[in-house]
Amino acid sequence: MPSKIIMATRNKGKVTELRKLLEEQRVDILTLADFPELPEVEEDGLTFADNSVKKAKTTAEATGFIAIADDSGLEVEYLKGRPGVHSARFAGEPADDARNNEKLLACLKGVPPEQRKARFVSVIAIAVPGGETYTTMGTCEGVILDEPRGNGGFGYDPLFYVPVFEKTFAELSTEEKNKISHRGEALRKATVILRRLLENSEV
Ligand SMILES: O=c1[nH]c(=O)c2ncn([C@@H]3O[C@H](COP(=O)(O)OP(=O)(O)OP(=O)(O)O)[C@@H](O)[C@H]3O)c2[nH]1
Ligand SMILES: [Mg+2]
Repeated sequence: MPSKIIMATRNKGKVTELRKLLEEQRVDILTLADFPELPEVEEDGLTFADNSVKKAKTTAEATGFIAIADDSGLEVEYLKGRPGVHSARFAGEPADDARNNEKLLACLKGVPPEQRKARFVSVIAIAVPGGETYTTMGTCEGVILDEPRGNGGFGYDPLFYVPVFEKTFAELSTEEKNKISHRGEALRKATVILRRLLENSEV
């Protein structure tokens, strides 16, 4: 049984969620924080899948480990799917959650609740060094509030309200968020593939 895989991300919020989801797999998990010398991958794809595959493949080839990447974002109906693949840098460079949330609220100022529907999307890519790349997807439906609620999570979590739970993502624990989130859904599907790869790999 191989011992190590790498998460191709620099986002600490994602690392916390992904580690929790992979807790039961008997595998050591490295992240890009363990490889500070690796350059940033430019996320210039038009889709979540393009970017996710690029991050996973680049990291697998650079490190020699099976790599898992997540590319994700928020699609707001009223904004015709924006910020979408540009969610991390919605308010410009450098990426900043607080400024992104302020911009989102400004874009939706005065828009009534029934027109504030949104969904999170996550595409997970698993890349085998010198081999195949696999992708899975997850989504989660919600509504954008007109002010933040809760202190957990990251990104737009305090504004993303899930009606069935009557809570924002930022009011849920990591376990609760993982049960219903876009990333949880995508990674549960990816885990089936990962287990098979790990059983057949020497890495
Ligand atoms: O409130 C949120 N709860 C979530 O669960 C969530 N998932 C994604 N996002 C947003 O979408 C961007 C992804 O962009 P992204 O996939 O390029 O990730 P990133 O640049 O942060 O890290 P990396 O994995 O690329 O290193 C993030 O920065 C966030 O703004 C989320 N916001
Ligand atoms: Mg990114």
